[in-house]
Amino acid sequence: MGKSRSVQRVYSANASDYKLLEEIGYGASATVFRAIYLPLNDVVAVKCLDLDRCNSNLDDIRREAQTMSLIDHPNVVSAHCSFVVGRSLWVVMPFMAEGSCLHLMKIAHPDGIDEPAIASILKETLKALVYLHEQGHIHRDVKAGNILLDTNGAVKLADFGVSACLFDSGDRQRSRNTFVGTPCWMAPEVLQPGSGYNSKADIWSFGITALELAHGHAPFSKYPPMKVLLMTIQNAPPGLDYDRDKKFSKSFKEMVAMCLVKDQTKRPTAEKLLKQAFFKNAKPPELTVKKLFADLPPLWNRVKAIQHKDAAQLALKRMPSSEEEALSQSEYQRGVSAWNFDVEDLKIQASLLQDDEDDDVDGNTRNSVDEGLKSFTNNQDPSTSRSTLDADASYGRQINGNHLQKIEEAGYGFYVENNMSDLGNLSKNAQEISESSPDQVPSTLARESIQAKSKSPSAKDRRSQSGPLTPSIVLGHSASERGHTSERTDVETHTITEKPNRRIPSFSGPLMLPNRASANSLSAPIKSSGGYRDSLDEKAKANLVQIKGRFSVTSENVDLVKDIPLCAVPRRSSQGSPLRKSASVADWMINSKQGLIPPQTSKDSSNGHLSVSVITPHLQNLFQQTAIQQDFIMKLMSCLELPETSDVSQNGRLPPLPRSSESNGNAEVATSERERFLLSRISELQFKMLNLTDELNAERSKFLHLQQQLNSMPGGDNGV
Ligand SMILES: Nc1ncnc2c1ncn2[C@@H]1O[C@H](COP(=O)(O)OP(=O)(O)OP(=O)(O)O)[C@@H](O)[C@H]1O
Repeated sequence: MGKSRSVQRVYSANASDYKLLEEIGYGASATVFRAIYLPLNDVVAVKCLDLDRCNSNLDDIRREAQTMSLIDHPNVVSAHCSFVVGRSLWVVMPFMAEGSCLHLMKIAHPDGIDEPAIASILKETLKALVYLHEQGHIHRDVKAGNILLDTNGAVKLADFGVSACLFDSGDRQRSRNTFVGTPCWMAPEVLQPGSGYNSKADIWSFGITALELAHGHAPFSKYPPMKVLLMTIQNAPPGLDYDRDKKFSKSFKEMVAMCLVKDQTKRPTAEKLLKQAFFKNAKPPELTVKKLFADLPPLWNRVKAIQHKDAAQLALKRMPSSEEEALSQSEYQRGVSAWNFDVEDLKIQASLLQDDEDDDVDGNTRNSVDEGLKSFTNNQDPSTSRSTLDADASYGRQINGNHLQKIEEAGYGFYVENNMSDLGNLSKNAQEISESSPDQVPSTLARESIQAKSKSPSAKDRRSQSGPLTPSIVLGHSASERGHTSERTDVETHTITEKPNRRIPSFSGPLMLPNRASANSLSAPIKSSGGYRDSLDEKAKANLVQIKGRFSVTSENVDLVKDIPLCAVPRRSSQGSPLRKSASVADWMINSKQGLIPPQTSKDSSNGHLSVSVITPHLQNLFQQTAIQQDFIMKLMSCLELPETSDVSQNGRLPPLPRSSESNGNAEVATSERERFLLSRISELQFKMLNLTDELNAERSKFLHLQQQLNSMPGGDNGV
């Protein structure tokens, strides 16, 4: 394979015939150099593939190289020749002086290139695909990085055959769960193990490449490979947006939409696609493409500049996760296409990913990604339980991220404030619950606990505060207090502002503190820890001395009691409780019986005199008591509804109940006799009560009379 089939030129397989010059590109397994073929003084490109980094044996490589040498199309970069040098394979190719479309965009068109140039480039590329598919080949790596441009405006599809030959054929790839190709451009059927793919996979990649040229980057390019994989499988296909991509024609949008259909059978063939209006109207590339690289430095200098930029970006990101991301991005920028995916690994990793980026460039929202991830991981086998576990166990962590809205919408968005240590423990418990029950959604308690943790007032934890009710709403925190919250707070506030009619959260549950509608509503939340803080009247809380059910007593109440003359205070509880109780007759009766009298009364009585001013209220109360008793007796009487006659002939004995053996007639007689006896007893009692009432009235009269005498006595207030 030392000689190419080139019509006019023959290239040797001798490495010493080639002088390698500048590096003009690099990929996953190869570095490409501008070179001089010394015998002909011809500028060529030499791609040096590291066989140790390749996934195939030398026989496969040779076979594919032979196939590649048969490729002959103006839009396909063919190989002049290829040969092995040590542990490398050198592939000699025509030099494409303007490099790849990817490099061009990175250097001069970061936001994409204009539609006429796109149309020209894509049309030439599509011609290459038509040819390759006709030949029975699948390119498998269509992307901007593999579309090369020459100074005259020529467009060629590169990287066919060489990289493909270095990997197993499709069936063998799938059997090993290993894929070839950059995930951003890979068709869903290629990414899904078990589903076959064909040349239509190139059509999908072609559609992605169209978006890449239009925007300057491929859809999902900012995501790590594993996430791209899942997004490609689960999300709606990306496309040109009719609003956002106003500058592009309808025919362009339609062409992209035709390519990016998930069902490969519904995608057009390359040949059919080429007949679309978008390509019919495309101009020759020399008219549209050349201006793209006018005034740009030589290719090797551009490549060097890109390399420096990539290195600087990597250096800037020092955190491990950032490094991974930067590496991923860098790999993308370099146009690396040889990803080796372990699908099971990817599923697990993807399930751990947090979606903290904004909506992607294709209008696929984060939520849809979440849904995709969720359904994907939930449908999986052995890794499923672990993924689910992580998802559940990270429920609390989700609060820190953008799953907040989900939590809020799930009705768990509430805001309580409580003792930090308590909440910390509860949160820990919640985590334990979550981890101990990987297959279950965390219990309400766990969720609530986690939610509660988010209310921890520490600066660190405030990041995780969330929910439709912020302190400003529930607890009336000041704006300055809200300022303690970090970045999440702004989002929350914004959310709240946006959704003023958000569903009212449930306040049930063990950690639900009531909003402070009433100072009397403090029963449940009071904790010995005293962690209760809010913006309510602090004085009222400071005065809080006792909680009785729904009632609270504060020292202010006590003060009020003190203000009342002690003579008006009935008594204090034996426990010294300041609970107020209305004056009762019973109190006075007890006091009277026990001889308990107010202190000053006792003091006065020690002199052997009873002041009129002291005894008068006492007597008045006795009068009231008597009146109440009278009322009571009268009510009893009215309830009795006494019969006209009463039979007391039984001398107080209750007539015997009839025996069961007696006839019914006798039993009825006996029952009526018993009733009559009872009625007579009632009458008796009634009579006695009347007598007692009379006696009471007589007593009352005596008291009144005595009172009058006391009042009429000269110097009556000196005592009786
Ligand atoms: N004939 C060529 N003329 C000019 N530049 C070239 C040529 N061939 C390749 N390049 C440049 O080198 C880069 C890497 O080449 P290539 O894509 O073939 O390597 P690779 O290892 O197969 O990478 P990947 O597999 O990621 O595509 C290309 O993106 C392109 O910029």
